[in-house]
Amino acid sequence: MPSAALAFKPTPMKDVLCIGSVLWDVIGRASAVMRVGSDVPGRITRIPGGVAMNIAMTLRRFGVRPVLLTAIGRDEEGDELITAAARLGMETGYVYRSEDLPTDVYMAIEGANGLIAAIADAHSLEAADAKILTPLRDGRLGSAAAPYAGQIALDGNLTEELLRDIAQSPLFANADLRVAPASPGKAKRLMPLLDSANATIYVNLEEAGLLCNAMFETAPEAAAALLQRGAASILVTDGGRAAAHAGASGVLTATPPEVLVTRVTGAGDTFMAAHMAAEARGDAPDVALNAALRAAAVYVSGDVPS
Ligand SMILES: Nc1ncnc2c1ncn2[C@@H]1O[C@H](COP(=O)(O)OP(=O)(O)O)[C@@H](O)[C@H]1O
Ligand SMILES: O=c1[nH]cc([C@@H]2O[C@H](COP(=O)(O)O)[C@@H](O)[C@H]2O)c(=O)[nH]1
Repeated sequence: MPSAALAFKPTPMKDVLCIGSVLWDVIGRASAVMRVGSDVPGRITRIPGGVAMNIAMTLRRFGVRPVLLTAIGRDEEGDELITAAARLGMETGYVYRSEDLPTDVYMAIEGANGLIAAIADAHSLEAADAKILTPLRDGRLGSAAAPYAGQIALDGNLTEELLRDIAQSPLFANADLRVAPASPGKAKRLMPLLDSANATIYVNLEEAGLLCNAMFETAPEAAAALLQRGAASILVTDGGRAAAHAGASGVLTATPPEVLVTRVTGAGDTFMAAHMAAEARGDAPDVALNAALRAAAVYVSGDVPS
């Protein structure tokens, strides 16, 4: 088992780099049951989204200043998104602003019967490729000689090739990488990071199964399987059922507190951000796992404003 994960010094929870998708979420919601071809009255909203942005917004609740590394167009939508991110307390000065790429968009339709369909258009992020990482190379946030040494939240919207480069790059060698998949459809993109000694991976039970090409009944079973496949530190959540953290000291399991659930969107991000904050302040693995479960339980029960 890689032992480098043990060598990490907890990073001060000041700045956390958030690398990945920052875009506009356009969400259509209707109270009717919907199916293919439905055309119903409802509400359409546009809010900042993308996995890296969602994690960044959640990290703000834990007293962190997120530093965004992403691609945003030099279009009107992009200017508005930068303004919104700055207003939310994020550092936007390192964002790659592209002259020719449009700002990315995610669009989802939700009916009374749940999510009907969604399309993630993250083509500009994919096209910008390694350009979004320039500040880690040119000395502003780090360089090959002095790589960035703090916590980095990385999302699986980047291309698998770029994620593979990140796994091998000296620019990330000293980072405390915290990785989350972008969607079940993109879960496999995380494969190149699975056995990185300095990566902690956060997945739910379904995503764990996709990474292993297997069906798991429980989070501890999934975490043990991912550990077998070389993961240095892996957290598997399973809604209201037991979550697990597999790492250097084996597989830890803990059960979320029982709460009345009023919302589930964002539960995984809250779990991840709370766990990052707990480990950054030096909590032991069992303490950090329970702190993350408590924070996520409070969130799903609706006691924390979104
Ligand atoms: N029904 C629930 N009761 C208590 N906690 C929950 C419930 N659903 C989710 N949570 C909390 O949120 C965490 C992440 O939820 P999960 O559904 O596994 O993630 P994701 O949102 O990524 O699918 C869980 O480990 C738990 O701490
Ligand atoms: O391929 C992707 N799908 C979804 C997202 C983001 O994930 C959130 C929706 O995910 P969920 O259905 O888990 O709530 C949205 O903010 C959306 O922008 C993304 O970045 N990339």
